[in-house]
Amino acid sequence: MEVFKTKAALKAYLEPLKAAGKKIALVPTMGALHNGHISLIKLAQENADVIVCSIFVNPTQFTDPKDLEKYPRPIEHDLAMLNTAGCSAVFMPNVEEMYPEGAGENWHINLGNAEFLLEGAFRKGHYQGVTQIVKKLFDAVEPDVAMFGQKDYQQVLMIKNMLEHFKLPINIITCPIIREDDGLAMSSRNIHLSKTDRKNALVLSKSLQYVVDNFQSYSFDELVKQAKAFYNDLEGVELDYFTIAKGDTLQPAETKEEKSLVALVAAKVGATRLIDNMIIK
Ligand SMILES: Nc1ncnc2c1ncn2[C@@H]1O[C@H](COP(=O)(O)OP(=O)(O)OP(=O)(O)O)[C@@H](O)[C@H]1O
Ligand SMILES: CC(C)(CO)[C@@H](O)C(=O)[O-]
Ligand code: BAL
Repeated sequence: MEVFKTKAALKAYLEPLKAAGKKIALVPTMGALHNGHISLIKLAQENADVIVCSIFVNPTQFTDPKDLEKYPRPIEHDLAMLNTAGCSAVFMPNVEEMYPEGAGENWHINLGNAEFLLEGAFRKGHYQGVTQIVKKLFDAVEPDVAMFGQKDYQQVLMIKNMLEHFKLPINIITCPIIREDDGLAMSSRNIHLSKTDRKNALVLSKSLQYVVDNFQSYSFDELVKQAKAFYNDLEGVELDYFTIAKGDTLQPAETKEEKSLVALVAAKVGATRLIDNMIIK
């Protein structure tokens, strides 16, 4: 497995592979890898010949400086996991490499109304930062396909809108959420959960599953009310939102006949903010 820290070195590695007609996949991550990330690498291998995984903790998408500061960075462990998974190359630039003009560099694009909902409402400017770095990664790799996890459901929509904005010819593949045996969605931030937090964190997947299982039995308002009640007696758990939304716009769901519906949740469990979602249809 090759490891590159500069765009120039990565480009020199990719050029002959592209010239030989190899299909390139990009798997963007912020590191602290788990089996969710590895599932993206595996799906990438089914869709391309050369797999580039980027590891970069992007400062411009963090709205809480403490969250950025304590983001886990176990780089040796990450490289070992990627090597075992058969990843072709890792791109792990530093901040100066990605933001030569500094992280305050100008960036603003129209991502549509969904930018300001849910995660965008709780982490203002988050999706400008995400699309800013993903565009830079796309420019550095110029992949044929790029893999993203459904766990960050809204992120996938925003990236597709960014692609449309720049008319980039990249195929976005959304990968299913990989969960622990008890249902908790794998996440790099799970490492911060105390033993009690870890137990309490199950409320996210349990409340989502409840909505999926009982979708036909109650109105949306009633379902959301019942799902929110799961959080009532849990000390140390604070719900940011629980919603049933239209899958394409993230506007609140109106009718059960909608072609795509998704339940999404975000909650602070102890000091750790977690997100999760389940597609209803
Ligand atoms: N459990 C999972 N299953 C599938 N894909 C996942 C999972 N967790 C993360 N991903 C995807 O991996 C990519 C990189 O995510 P990232 O490095 O932010 O990891 P993360 O676990 O989501 O971390 P955190 O949620 O703590 O920021 C994203 O496209 C994300 O959606
Ligand atoms: C896509 C991403 C790597 C951009 O920093 C990040 O938001 C993530 O890990 O989901
Ligand atoms: N996986 C989403 C990256 C973030 O939380 O900033």
